Amino acid sequence: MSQTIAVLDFGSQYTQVIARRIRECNIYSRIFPYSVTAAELRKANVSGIILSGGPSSVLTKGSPRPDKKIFQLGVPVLGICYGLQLMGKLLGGDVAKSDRREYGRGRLTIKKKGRLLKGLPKSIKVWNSHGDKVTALPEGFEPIAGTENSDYAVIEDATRNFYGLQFHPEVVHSERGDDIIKNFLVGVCKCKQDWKMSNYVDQAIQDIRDQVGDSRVILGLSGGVDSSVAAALIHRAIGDQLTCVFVDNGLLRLRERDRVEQVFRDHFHVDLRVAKSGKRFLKALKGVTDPERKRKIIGKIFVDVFEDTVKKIGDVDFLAQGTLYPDVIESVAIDGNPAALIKSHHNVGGLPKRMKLKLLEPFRELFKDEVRALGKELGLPDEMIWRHPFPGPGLGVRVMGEIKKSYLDTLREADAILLEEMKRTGYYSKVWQAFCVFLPVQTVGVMGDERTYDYVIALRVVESVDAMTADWAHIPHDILQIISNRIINEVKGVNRVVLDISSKPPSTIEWE
Ligand SMILES: Nc1ncnc2c1ncn2[C@@H]1O[C@H](COP(=O)(O)OP(=O)(O)OP(=O)(O)O)[C@@H](O)[C@H]1O
Ligand SMILES: O=c1[nH]c(=O)c2[nH+]cn([C@@H]3O[C@H](COP(=O)(O)O)[C@@H](O)[C@H]3O)c2[nH]1
Ligand SMILES: NC(=O)CC[C@H](N)C(=O)O
Ligand SMILES: [Mg+2]
Repeated sequence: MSQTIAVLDFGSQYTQVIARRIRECNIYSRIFPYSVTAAELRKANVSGIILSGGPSSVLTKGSPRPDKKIFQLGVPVLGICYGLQLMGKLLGGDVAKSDRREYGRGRLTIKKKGRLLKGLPKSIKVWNSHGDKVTALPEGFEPIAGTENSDYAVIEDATRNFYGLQFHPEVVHSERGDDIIKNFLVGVCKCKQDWKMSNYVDQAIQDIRDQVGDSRVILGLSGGVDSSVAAALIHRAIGDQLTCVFVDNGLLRLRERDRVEQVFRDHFHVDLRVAKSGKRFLKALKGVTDPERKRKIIGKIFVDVFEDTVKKIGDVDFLAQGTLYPDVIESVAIDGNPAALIKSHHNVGGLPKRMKLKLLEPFRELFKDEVRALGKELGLPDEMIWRHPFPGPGLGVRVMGEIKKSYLDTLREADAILLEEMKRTGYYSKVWQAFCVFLPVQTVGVMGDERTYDYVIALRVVESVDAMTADWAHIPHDILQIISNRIINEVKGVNRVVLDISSKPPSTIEWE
C-alpha cells in the first residue's frame, strides 16, 4: 500500500493541480474537504498534509478553518497561500491585509538554507495570487525566503515539521515549483515514490464498488476518450451492472458506430445498447440554420433518447459520466461569466435533474492526459486513447447552416480523407484536432474540361493544450496539397478546398 498525502481543500482553483503534482512525483494523494477531522486523517494513515489556497481571507469571521488537532498528529504540514495564512493565524502569529496585493509574477529571494528550497538557486520566479500576508510568525517558525512584498514568503518550523509558502508552487509559472513540492514529499514526509497509475485503477475500482453497491449504472458512450476510458474502468469494477448507451445521432464520422460496437461489444464484452436515432435528429433539425438552435435541439434529443433507453433497461440508479477536472472548473467559471455563453456545449449534465439519477464521475479530479494514461493502463487500444476530441453535436456543427443528409455524407467522406492523411504523415498525433467543415456554398470549377458547380470544404487543424486557446497548425504545404487533391478527386460534389488560418481567440475551434 502506497503512502498517502492529504490535500485539504479550502476552495482554491489549484487544489486539483496540487494533487496532480503529487501524482507526478509517483506518490498517492487524496483531496479532503477542509473540514475533515484529525481522527479521520489518522485513520487514513496520511504521511503528510497540504493545506490548499483559497478565495477566503483568514481575517474574515467564519472563513474556513481546519480541525486544529491536525497540528497535533505528528505529521508534516505544508500550507500554501491561504494555507500558510491559516498556520500564521492558528498557531499564534499574525496576518493582515497587505497594502500591496501580489498577483502574477514575483521574485523569490532565498535568505536561509531550509528544507523546502534545498537544491534551488538563490533567486527564482514564482507565481503569486494573494491580498493578505503573514505579519508575525508563530513561535518556532523562521523565515527562509521573501518576495518584494513579503518577508515571510517561505517559512519553516523544522522541529514540528510545519512549512508555509505564500506563492503557488503547483502552477507551471512558478520556477522549480515541482522541486519544492518534491522536497516536502520526499525530503520532509519521507514518502517513497512507488505509486503508479495502475494503483489508481485499483483504488478507483474499489471506490466505484463502494459507491454503487449492487445498483445499475448507465453510461453515455460516445467512443470519445473520456467516456471510453470511463466505460472500461466502470466495467472492470462492476461488470454486468453497467449498461452503455451509444447514441447514433446521424451526425457521426464515417464508420464511427461500427468502431464503437467492435471495441466495446466484441473486445470488452460490455453491455452496449445502440440507439439508432439518426432520423429523429435529422427530422428535428430540418430547416434549422441558427447554430445555437441546432445545439439546443441536439442536446434535447440526446436527453429524450437517453430517457427512452433508461425506460427500456429498468431500474437504473446511477448515471456515469467521463467528466474531467477542466470540465468542472470551466462550468464553475461559466456561472459568473457571460462570455461562457458563446456556445452552449452539448452537455449530458442536464440529465440527472430530470431522471433523478445519482452521478458517478470517477475522473472529476483528473486531466485529459491522465485519463489517457489510465486508458492505457486499462488496455484500451492506442487508437482510442489518442483520438482527437469530438464534440457531442458532432457534424451537426460542422455543416454550416441547415443540415442535410447529403451534406453530412459529403463531409464524412472528406473528413475521413483528412484524418487518413494526418495519420499517414504522423501529424495526427502532433495536433489537438483536425477536421473538415462543410460550406453550403457553390463555386465554379472545371474537371475533365467540364464545368462544375460544387461545394466547398474547409480544413481546420489546430494546436492547443486545453482548447481554451488554440492556433492553426502549420502543416507542410505538400501534405495539404495531397489532402486537397484527394478530397476534390474522391469526394463527389466538392470542387474546392480552403484552409482555415484563424486562431482562438478571436475565432473558435469549431465553426458553429
Ligand atoms: N453519441 C453519443 N452517445 C452517447 N453519449 C454521448 C455521445 N456523444 C457524447 N456523449 C456523452 O457526452 C459526454 C461529453 O462529450 P465529450 O465529447 O466532452 O466527451 P467524450 O466524447 O467522452 O470524449 P472526447 O472529449 O475525447 O470527445 C461524453 O462523455 C458522453 O457521455
Ligand atoms: O463535447 C463537446 N460538446 C460541444 O457542444 C462542443 N462544442 C465544441 N466542443 C469542443 O470543445 C473545444 C473548444 O471548442 P470551441 O473553440 O469551438 O468552443 C473543441 O475541442 C471542440 O471540438 C465541444 N465538445
Ligand atoms: N490564493 C490564495 O490562497 C489567496 C488567499 C487569500 N484569499 C488572499 O488573498 O491572501
Ligand atoms: Mg466527444
